[in-house]
Amino acid sequence: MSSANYNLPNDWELRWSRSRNLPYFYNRITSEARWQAPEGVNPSVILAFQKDYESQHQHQQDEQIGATAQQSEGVKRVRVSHLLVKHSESRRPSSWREVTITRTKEEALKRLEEFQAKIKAGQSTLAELAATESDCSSAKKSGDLGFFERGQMQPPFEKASFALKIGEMSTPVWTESGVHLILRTG
Ligand SMILES: O=C(N[C@H](Cc1nc2ccccc2[nH]1)C(=O)O)c1cc2ccccc2s1
Repeated sequence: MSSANYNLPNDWELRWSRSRNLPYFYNRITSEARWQAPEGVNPSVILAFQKDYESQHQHQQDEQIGATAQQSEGVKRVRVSHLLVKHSESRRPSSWREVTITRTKEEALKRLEEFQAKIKAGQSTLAELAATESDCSSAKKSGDLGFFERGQMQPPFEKASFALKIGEMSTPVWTESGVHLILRTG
């Protein structure tokens, strides 16, 4: 942003300090920077420069405020894929894989931890394993549940999902349906 039209003495110009969000004077020859106006300069130019700068950058400030607000009010919805292993005490101890699921909770966790180890070792992806091993009907979509907001999924599943960063996988999460591995994808 040129400060040419503030008729400053020869080598001085006005610049904007992003760190302090304030205008300052810069001498092109000596590279000196100072907050206060050089001798003979009317301090009112500072206000004129600040007004011009802010009106030219209002859209940037609006965007910045918008972005900050979005972060501060938190994530509204997330997208995850998951791999579910049911057990005999699951809310619905049946799935597309097995008409009647008889494994115990301990056996379900052991099975899920074997999948977790494969994923962490890079031998398989959660999507690949969910497609063949998950006891949720979302297996048909490689475990993808799509986007959901708070209040739509069982609380432990929601809590774990909203705590994940995109690309991050949970540790085993227990719900009434069984035990899950959750990968946040969006
Ligand atoms: O509740 C479902 N499936 C249940 C098992 C189950 N229980 C869950 C609990 C939390 C998150 C996903 C879950 N899946 C079943 O098949 O017995 C859902 C299947 C699908 C498929 C596509 C998108 C959403 C969903 S939610």
